[in-house]
Amino acid sequence: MITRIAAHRDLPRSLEQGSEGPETPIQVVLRVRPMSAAELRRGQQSVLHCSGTRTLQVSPPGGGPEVAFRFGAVLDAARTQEDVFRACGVRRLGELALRGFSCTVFTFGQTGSGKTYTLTGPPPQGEGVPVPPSLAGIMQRTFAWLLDRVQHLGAPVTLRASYLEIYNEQVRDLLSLGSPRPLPVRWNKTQGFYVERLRVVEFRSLEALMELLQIGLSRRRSSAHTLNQASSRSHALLTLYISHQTAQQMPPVDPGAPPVGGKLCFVDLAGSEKVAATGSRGELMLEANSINRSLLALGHCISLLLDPQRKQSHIPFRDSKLTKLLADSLGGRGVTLMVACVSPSAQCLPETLSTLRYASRAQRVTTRPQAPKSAVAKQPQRLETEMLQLQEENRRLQFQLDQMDSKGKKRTSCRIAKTWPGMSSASWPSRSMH
Ligand SMILES: Nc1ncnc2c1ncn2[C@@H]1O[C@H](COP(=O)(O)OP(=O)(O)OP(=O)(O)O)[C@@H](O)[C@H]1O
Repeated sequence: MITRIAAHRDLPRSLEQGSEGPETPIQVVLRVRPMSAAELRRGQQSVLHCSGTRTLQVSPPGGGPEVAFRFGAVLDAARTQEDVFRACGVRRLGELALRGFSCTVFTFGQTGSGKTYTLTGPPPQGEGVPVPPSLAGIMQRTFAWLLDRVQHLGAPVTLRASYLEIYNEQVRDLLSLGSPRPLPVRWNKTQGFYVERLRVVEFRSLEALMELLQIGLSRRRSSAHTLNQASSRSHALLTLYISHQTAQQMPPVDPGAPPVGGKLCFVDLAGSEKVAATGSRGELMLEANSINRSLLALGHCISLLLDPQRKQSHIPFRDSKLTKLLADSLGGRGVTLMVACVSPSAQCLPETLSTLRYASRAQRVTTRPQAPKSAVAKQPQRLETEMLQLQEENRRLQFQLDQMDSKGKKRTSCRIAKTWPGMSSASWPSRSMH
């Protein structure tokens, strides 16, 4: 059985307390992928063992001392995509985004550790060969949940999406109408850093959103190297913007800036790589250097955020496009979840330890979540708090029911499959826990 992380469970109530929210740590979930066929062929040993639901034990080959790391949740190689989605508590983030908060889910780990698989599932195995719904990633599952949730909200909501990649330190619009041109990153007081002239597309159905995802995935740069046949060569950010039509929205301060309102951003970071291990040469090596540099800048910001002497204004977010665009998620007013991905193989141990240390540091970083001052945020607080508490209670009961009642999973699959045509209820992932 796995536990859901306490991910922001008490946030709604605590966020009601003031104009600026309480300090909230970045939540970290760790996912260990299964051994790959190549690793098994080479007879590589697994050096990672999950102990309980929150601790990962690392046993170095040759009998060195064991090291343990503790995270919000630790998911071993047997966990399904649905287990991961549930354990991450992404629905909770979705609820906060619906209330105007800015929420981010980002994956982190070395190349080939399963970041893209976790967010969007595996690539299709061939032209016209659909990926089984049971392998859909966190993003597709969140999309299905969000569209269903909005449909039952009873209040008109406008949903929009943007999708960009940072490739060799240039921002490219993955949804641009023509061929993508580099876009500038700007800053203003209300929105912080944002990408100017980024195409933001309104969508009204799950199918339309899935199409935008497919367009972006097909345009994102990827290449093959020794450790991954389909390695992402860029950081990709898909953002969902949620605005309540009844609320009096603040117009964007700068023309060309993204809409104001709730946000849910999914960030698939490119993986750190040792070029000696991946065999990258030429263009691949330039890409790898750019990826490593931006991840280093991110790690530097995380380390400085942990220094209590350091004032927020001194964090060098301006050092890379990635840190600019993640500034609010890491040190600002956002609510953030990091999914750290690792390989169990002994050969990857140095990179795995580096990911584990990076993730351990990240979970000590805190933000101060705050919804923008819109009419939504000014609605009568008591009623809204009560409604959220009831919804949370409802979800908790539903979760318990799912575990107790084996029929529950069939019922739920049917409901979700209806919102995602092309997915039969039989093929929709099981919701049972292991
Ligand atoms: N949990 C998993 N179960 C089964 N296969 C997985 C899992 N995680 C990853 N894989 C497989 O491992 C390979 C590498 O995964 P993926 O491309 O997601 O890695 P990545 O961390 O995004 O790499 P990169 O940083 O190079 O883009 C893929 O073939 C993927 O299908």
